Amino acid sequence: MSLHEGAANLLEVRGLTKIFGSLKACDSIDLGIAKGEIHALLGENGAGKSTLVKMLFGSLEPHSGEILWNGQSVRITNPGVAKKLGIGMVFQHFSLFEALTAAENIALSLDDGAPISTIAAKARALSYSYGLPLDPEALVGDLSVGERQRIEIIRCLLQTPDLIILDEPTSVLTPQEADKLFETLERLRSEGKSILYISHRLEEVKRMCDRATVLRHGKVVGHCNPREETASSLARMMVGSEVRTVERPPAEGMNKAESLLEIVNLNRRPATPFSIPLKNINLSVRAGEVVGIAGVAGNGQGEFFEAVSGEVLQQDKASVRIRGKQVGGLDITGRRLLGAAFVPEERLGHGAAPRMKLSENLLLSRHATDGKAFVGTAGMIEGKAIYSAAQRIIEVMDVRKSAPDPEAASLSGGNLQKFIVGRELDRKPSVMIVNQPTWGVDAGAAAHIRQALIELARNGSAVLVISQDLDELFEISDAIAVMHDGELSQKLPIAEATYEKIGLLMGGAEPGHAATAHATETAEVA
Ligand SMILES: Nc1ncnc2c1ncn2[C@@H]1O[C@H](COP(=O)(O)OP(=O)(O)OP(=O)(O)O)[C@@H](O)[C@H]1O
Repeated sequence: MSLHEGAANLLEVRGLTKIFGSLKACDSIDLGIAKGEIHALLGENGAGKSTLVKMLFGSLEPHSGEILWNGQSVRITNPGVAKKLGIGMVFQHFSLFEALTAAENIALSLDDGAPISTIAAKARALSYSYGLPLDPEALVGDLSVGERQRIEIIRCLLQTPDLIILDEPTSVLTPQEADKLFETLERLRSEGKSILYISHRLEEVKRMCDRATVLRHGKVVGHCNPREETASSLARMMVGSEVRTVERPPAEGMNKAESLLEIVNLNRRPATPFSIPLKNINLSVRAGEVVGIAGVAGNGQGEFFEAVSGEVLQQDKASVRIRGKQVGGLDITGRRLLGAAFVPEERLGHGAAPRMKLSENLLLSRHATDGKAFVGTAGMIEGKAIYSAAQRIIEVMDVRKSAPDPEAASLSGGNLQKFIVGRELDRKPSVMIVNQPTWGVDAGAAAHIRQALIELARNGSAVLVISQDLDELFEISDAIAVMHDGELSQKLPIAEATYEKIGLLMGGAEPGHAATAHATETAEVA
């Protein structure tokens, strides 16, 4: 018997059910969370994890079932009730106002009338004491997703909850930030707090969690002690079958292939006091090649994506070249028309319009480039053609959903990401630039997306992947460059890259130092 099996449950759930249309997103779920445990909630994309925790936080009302808090039956009709009971939540999709500062956002949810300066001071002190430093005066709109998540975590901790629900907290954090978060969670556990932890990163579940409950298609399919499992046995439990491994076939003759994406002396002044200037960036991505960009969040990756995608134009037209054409002055549509495709970091609002159907989202992003495929002879939009293109993407990417053509916002996070990546892959772009391709995506679906990116490259496209997930970059890249403080290192062929070397560059080491570290490491191995 594990330590927590006999302990009193802080929260207990009996037969909890939620139905959307004809879909039972949660189907008679039983779950117990003991005091002072970190309990993992596992399941593939669309398994029902977010739906379950939204019912626990009062953002969704169950159709049936019961929730017990400290042994008492409770009705959690809204988040205010949850907070009063002592349930705090860190959401997967951010719920912060971009035009407000971190402190103002926190003040809004605390709702205790304290002056903003007091709240800012408290937030700063708490963030430093838990090793997740934040600047309360910073405008949220200027922060990276990793930094925004830190605000969400601190906002939750300021409410001193007994149960903290974290929905994929590390998917946007760097390894170092994630380590800090783990220390924070261990400290909270030692203070007697309970944590319900949703993550697709099975290694961290093994490292952190005392127990796990596994959901599949809305039902509980198993409980386990993650420490006694392997990452692949956990993945098998979630998916119900073996998870495929990603294969990166050798890129034949790539060194002689044409450079389809070139960045030449790219500079960008900071648009706001909080954004990072880009300093003389040079990079080329050849046909057939996958290049990864590693880096700690907030080192200019967002500014770089904006400049390369055309969300922000460059005065120096020659600083971005797609298939040999100088495109610095072209907007995103102009660059798409040359065969480029872009997947931004934020999927809701930026990658997809939340309240539009998947087929409408497809039309929105592709009308300029593929308009002819969707417009009939009389100039009318061909609903059927758009619908069937959306269905093709849904099928290829195995997007799980509750209706044939649902609104983007109703998809689970990972399923929406699969749709957005699939929508761009479907155009067979000659240049593909993706920022965080598998953020919040389960192990099986992440392997699917990564394999698709490699295949796109091997079929002759240039693929550039910006990611905070080093394992991902090592799995798919032919070369990795590191972004630090707005500067990009030279790209290292994957055969020469090591975690240590990349880690040092991410921390700001001079390339010479990283090379020395590599030489020392090689010597030690020899
Ligand atoms: N508001 C909604 N309307 C209709 N269907 C919904 C709604 N919210 C969720 N669903 C559906 O319920 C199912 C479960 O979704 P949920 O977000 O709970 O999955 P998840 O396990 O959290 O997935 P992920 O790991 O991708 O976040 C999915 O098929 C989803 O499309």
